[in-house]
Amino acid sequence: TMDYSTNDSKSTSKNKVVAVVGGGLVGALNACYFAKRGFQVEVFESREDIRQAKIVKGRSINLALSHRGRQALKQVGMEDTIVSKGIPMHSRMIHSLNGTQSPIPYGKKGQVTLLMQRLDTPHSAETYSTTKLNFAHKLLNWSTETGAMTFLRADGTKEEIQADLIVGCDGAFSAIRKQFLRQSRFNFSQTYIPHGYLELTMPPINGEFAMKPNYLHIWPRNTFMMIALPNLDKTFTCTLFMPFDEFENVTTGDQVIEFFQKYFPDTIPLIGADALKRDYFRLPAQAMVSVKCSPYHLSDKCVLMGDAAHAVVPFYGQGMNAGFEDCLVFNEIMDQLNEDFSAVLPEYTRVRVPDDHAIADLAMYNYVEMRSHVNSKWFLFRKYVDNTLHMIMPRTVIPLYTMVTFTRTRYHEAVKRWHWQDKVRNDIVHSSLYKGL
Ligand SMILES: Cc1cc2nc3c(=O)[nH]c(=O)nc-3n(C[C@H](O)[C@H](O)[C@H](O)COP(=O)(O)OP(=O)(O)OC[C@H]3O[C@@H](n4cnc5c(N)ncnc54)[C@H](O)[C@@H]3O)c2cc1C
Ligand SMILES: NC(=O)C1=CN([C@@H]2O[C@H](COP(=O)(O)OP(=O)(O)OC[C@H]3O[C@@H](n4cnc5c(N)ncnc54)[C@H](OP(=O)(O)O)[C@@H]3O)[C@@H](O)[C@H]2O)C=CC1
Ligand SMILES: Nc1ccccc1C(=O)C[C@H](N)C(=O)O
Repeated sequence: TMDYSTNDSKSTSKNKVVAVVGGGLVGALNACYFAKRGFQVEVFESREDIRQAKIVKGRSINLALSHRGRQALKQVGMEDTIVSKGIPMHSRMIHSLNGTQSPIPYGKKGQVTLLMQRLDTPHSAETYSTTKLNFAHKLLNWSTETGAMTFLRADGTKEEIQADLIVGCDGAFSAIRKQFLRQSRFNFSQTYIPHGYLELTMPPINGEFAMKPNYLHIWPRNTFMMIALPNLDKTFTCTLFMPFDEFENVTTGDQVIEFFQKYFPDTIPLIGADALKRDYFRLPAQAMVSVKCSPYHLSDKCVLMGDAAHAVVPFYGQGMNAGFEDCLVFNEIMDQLNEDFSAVLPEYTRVRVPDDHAIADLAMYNYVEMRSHVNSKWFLFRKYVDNTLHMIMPRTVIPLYTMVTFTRTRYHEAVKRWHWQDKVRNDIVHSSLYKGL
């Protein structure tokens, strides 16, 4: 047994050990935050070090990074390296059935979301000498009484480890979270939506992007949609989101072509009919889950962050951003409460739960906006009115998308304001219509 914990309440961060379980996006960033504060950090990641791995598994390589994520990276000096490699996206590009394309800007000039590649993140934490990365360490179980964690190593042996604080960043199916389920008054819900997703690649044409690169391309077909996001290698990753029932109706190469002919005809020459027939069946459609829980902490011993605390459906492009903001909010509370875990952890739950639950709901809503509302003239008109009001009264009226993507307005406050603004705007529109009659 390796006992890293100090069991000494007076000890400072200098000799306290924080175990970060999960070396994904959020775990790696968290390791940097704790190391920067002077803690000894041990990261445990179930996968092997991808620098040594022969086959690198993983999906959805491109992720939309927006203001919240950038602010969190900035605090530990990681923003610039990532931003310099990102592709800015300033608008949606709507592809209608007849092939016309119409852009819808996300915000004002200069307000962009950056597309970054899913990083081989854990290594960013290695710049701190106080951080140790333990790859091929899969958490099997841990004890809420003693705090002892049991890890399975690649050679099949087990290792038991203790630390002063356990930070669960082990993703949507968190093993750390399993122990929370047995606690009294722990709330938990998990919902699979009836839609799945499938990824396809659109190659470059003569070494150039096949479509305009600085857009998030959408083919909104009301009950389902396809989107395309640009990659650094000039390919696009196209993602088809659709009910599983519909996926089951397409079982042969010819049916794939027929389906694309009917709904996304402009993409067939760009993806290539042969590639389409082949790649469509490469992987089965993947499920999407939304997980909400509360509280995020267990006494002064353990805290959940990132997807482990709140897996959201991907439609707002905020999952990683919310997880990064978790690290930033935790850090702000550590400043306020002098790193006293017994005060910091409950405060983190109090502050963060309403916001993460709000973005989970907004992410569900944005699917309907992307696949259906963007086809509606009434929606486009309302958006136009909101943008105009925002120009006239920039502080009073702020479009929802702007609050979520380009500010750090707390997610739950953004929702509240959105409902209020909706009402005010509808009142204005209706009374002007009335006056006009
Ligand atoms: C299709 C899709 C598109 C998305 N697009 C976006 C986007 O554009 N923008 C955005 O902000 N978000 C996006 N997201 C969400 C984003 O991927 C997640 O929110 C983000 O990966 C969460 O990071 P995390 O570190 O919490 O979890 P993960 O990235 O899942 O990392 C968890 C880590 O823990 C490790 N682990 C798991 N179990 C154990 C164990 N028992 N022991 C030890 N280690 C373990 C895993 O190997 C993994 O490395 C998207 C998600 C999907 C599915
Ligand atoms: N919100 C969502 O709908 C989704 C979110 N994501 C997020 O993106 C992250 C990265 O994606 P990716 O690299 O593709 O991760 P994976 O889907 O490959 O999952 C990572 C690990 O989670 C475990 N796992 C996967 N599916 C399940 C399941 N249904 N039930 C229990 N455990 C499961 C597996 O552990 P084991 O080795 O023990 O089997 C797997 O190794 C995910 O971890 C998640 O946080 C990913 C997909 C959907
Ligand atoms: N990254 C994503 C992955 C999957 C689905 C959507 C996104 C988005 O970013 C959507 C964007 N926020 C939009 O509203 O147009």
